[in-house]
Amino acid sequence: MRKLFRNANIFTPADPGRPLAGRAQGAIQVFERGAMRVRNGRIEKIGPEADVLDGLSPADVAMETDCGGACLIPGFVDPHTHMCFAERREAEFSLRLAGTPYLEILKQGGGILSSVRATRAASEADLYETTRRHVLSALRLGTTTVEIKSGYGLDTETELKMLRVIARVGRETPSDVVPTFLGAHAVPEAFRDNPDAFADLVIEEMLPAVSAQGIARFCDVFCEEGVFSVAQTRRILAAALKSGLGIKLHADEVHDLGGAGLAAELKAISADHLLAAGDAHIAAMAAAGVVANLLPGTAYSLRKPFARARKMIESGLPVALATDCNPGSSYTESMPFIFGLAVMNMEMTPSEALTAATLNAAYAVGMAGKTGSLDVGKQADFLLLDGESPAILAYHAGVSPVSAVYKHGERII
Ligand SMILES: N=CN[C@@H](CCC(=O)O)C(=O)O
Repeated sequence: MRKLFRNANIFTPADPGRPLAGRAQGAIQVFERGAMRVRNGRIEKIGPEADVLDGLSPADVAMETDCGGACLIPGFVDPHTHMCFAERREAEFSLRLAGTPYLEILKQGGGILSSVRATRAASEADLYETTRRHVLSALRLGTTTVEIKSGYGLDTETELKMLRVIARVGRETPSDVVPTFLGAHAVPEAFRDNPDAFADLVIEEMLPAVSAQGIARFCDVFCEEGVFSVAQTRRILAAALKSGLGIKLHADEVHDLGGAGLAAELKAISADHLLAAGDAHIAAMAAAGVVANLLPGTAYSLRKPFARARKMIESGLPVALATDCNPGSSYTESMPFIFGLAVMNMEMTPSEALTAATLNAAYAVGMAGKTGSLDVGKQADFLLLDGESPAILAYHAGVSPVSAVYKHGERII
């Protein structure tokens, strides 16, 4: 039996089978007074209401929803988060506000390393509860698919604990959860003088354990000055590829180290952050088809210049948006907030931001076959917004205009 959603203003990117780049990034389909038919949780037909209703007898429809002229968009895909962590770092936020740089705090054993201490000490049950709370909060804000990284363990036991928690949250919440192994998120204190030996441990012990258990889809590395060099990142990601994982990296977040160039060289699925990425590396990523996964919550929280989204879009690079939800450099699970930052601070149009937060984000985590746009055959993951168009997400600032969230055609919020 079918469900029918009618009397909606529908805005969605159309999926051509690859991430949308350049002008196509802002080419949104609009169906004013549109409708959508859903069968077994998947989209059966979408378009102007008259077309969707054509040939449909009332007996074929189990449930009909009049959307009251609301704006209907795909559910958000959040393609970069660290939502699995044990404790917040509010004192560190105050330190940063008072002027201590993010990487300096890490160098002194705080930042990511303080989350590592807390996450190692946390029970699996407590870690599950905290992670689940973040995922449910994101769902209320319209995120129907979320990527979550490990990376606060930095030892095999805790990395596996985090990945088990992430898998359980995927099973036990309505959200689709994409797990990423980030064993190389920082150099643990015990390896401070020998980061190469830690890279060896990631390659020789952690990666085999993670791939044997089949609990991660991607491997990520924090490629940054004072963290992992381009050479170490290349080694780890090459090993990840051999063990069957997809690859992505934290690239050029603070310094233009060459992470974006490496992403192009290795044809990573995405390169994330890119606040400091140089022009040549942007061009190389565009040529290699890497998604630029931009995280404006980090620029906001670190008080850094935003990533050059306009330059990237004009260079033909597909841009995605993510929250980077983590206890340090971007503590938000709100894609509406990220959408607002992208439009107001990164010169993206609302249509470009919509593609970035849905279809291109789905491509950045290998989920575009299932979700990210309202194409026939995809999961009916969608939102109703209290507004006339997706621009409401930037216009009505500081609140969420998401009034309903549907996953597989079921209303969950
Ligand atoms: N920069 C590295 N990793 C995270 C921050 C993690 C943290 O500070 O806890 C990020 O993507 O921003």
